[in-house]
Amino acid sequence: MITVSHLSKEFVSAGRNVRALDDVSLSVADAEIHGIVGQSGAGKSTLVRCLTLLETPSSGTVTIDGADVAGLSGAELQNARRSIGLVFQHANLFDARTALDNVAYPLEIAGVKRAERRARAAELLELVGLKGTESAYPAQLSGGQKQRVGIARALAADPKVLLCDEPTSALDPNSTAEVLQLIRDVRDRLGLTVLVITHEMSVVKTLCDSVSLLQSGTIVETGSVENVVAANGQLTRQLVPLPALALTPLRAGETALDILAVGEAVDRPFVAEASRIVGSDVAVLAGSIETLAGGRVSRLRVALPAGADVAAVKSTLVSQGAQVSDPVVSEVAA
Ligand SMILES: Nc1ncnc2c1ncn2[C@@H]1O[C@H](COP(=O)(O)OP(=O)(O)OP(=O)(O)O)[C@@H](O)[C@H]1O
Repeated sequence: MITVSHLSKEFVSAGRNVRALDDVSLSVADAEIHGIVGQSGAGKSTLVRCLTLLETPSSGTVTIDGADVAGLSGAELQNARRSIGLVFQHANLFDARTALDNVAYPLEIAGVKRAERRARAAELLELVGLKGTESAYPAQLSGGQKQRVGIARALAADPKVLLCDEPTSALDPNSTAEVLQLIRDVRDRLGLTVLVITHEMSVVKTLCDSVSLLQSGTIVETGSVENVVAANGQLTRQLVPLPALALTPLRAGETALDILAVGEAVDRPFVAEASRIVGSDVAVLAGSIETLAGGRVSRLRVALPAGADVAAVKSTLVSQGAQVSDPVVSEVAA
């Protein structure tokens, strides 16, 4: 449904070329919810602007619902824009319009008759769980309710794709949970394809089917949430973080190992097994267990005592379904 192919975008800034996107390729299937995560400056906004046709790519193509949108102009461009519903960090509602009139606004612009657009807007408010607030003004609504109105408005023109740019960054935890649930419901009911730009891993955990990590304009990890977690890369560490506690420092000669297990492997007694191999107790320094994409994932950091046969521990645990890696230096320092 959304296909980005070899997309690059270069800016010239102060006489210098800045490659904001560098050969980005991405495919999001129908009715899938895909998250794009990345640090500030990674290129997320530039990608959104290319997808919403506000920016012309330097090279590459963006295909939405089978149509290559890059070369469109005039009425075709307007139609393509209408096929993308946009949800932003702040709902940006018109303060002087009621909730109903805010939702009806895109239909007004599209020339839909008053009675018809009001009926459609009322339907959409009901869809987002706001029946009864038709005549409320934004100032009378909570942050979460305003975002729901924003989502209803994004759905007014019957888009095929919903593009959400940091949709919950300005919300409290309860409203965040409600809005994420709503985006899922809307996808389930309307079959929309959803792209979510976020810096919050909790959004990926609760909302996304698949995810890409954007770094310096390049996608460095991508796939279903299940697969990227099992790949034991940067996203795994961000999605299954070790608790933010001061890790017990290693004693002289000890070796730290990270043990990742996904699915049924979570139930295996890796620490007991490691203790058996080294012939003495293995200390757990930190650990966490998460449910992600419907399956369990565990991550343990253990300390093997001085003199332990580290290679034997690693290969045995791997043969029992764990992935074993050396701790990432930046995490150890943290
Ligand atoms: N119009 C522009 N002119 C010059 N450079 C730009 C322009 N827009 C973006 N850039 C540069 O492109 C890179 C990617 O920026 P972008 O805003 O897409 O990142 P981002 O991931 O959205 O960051 P943030 O989360 O802070 O918004 C940055 O180095 C930025 O300085």
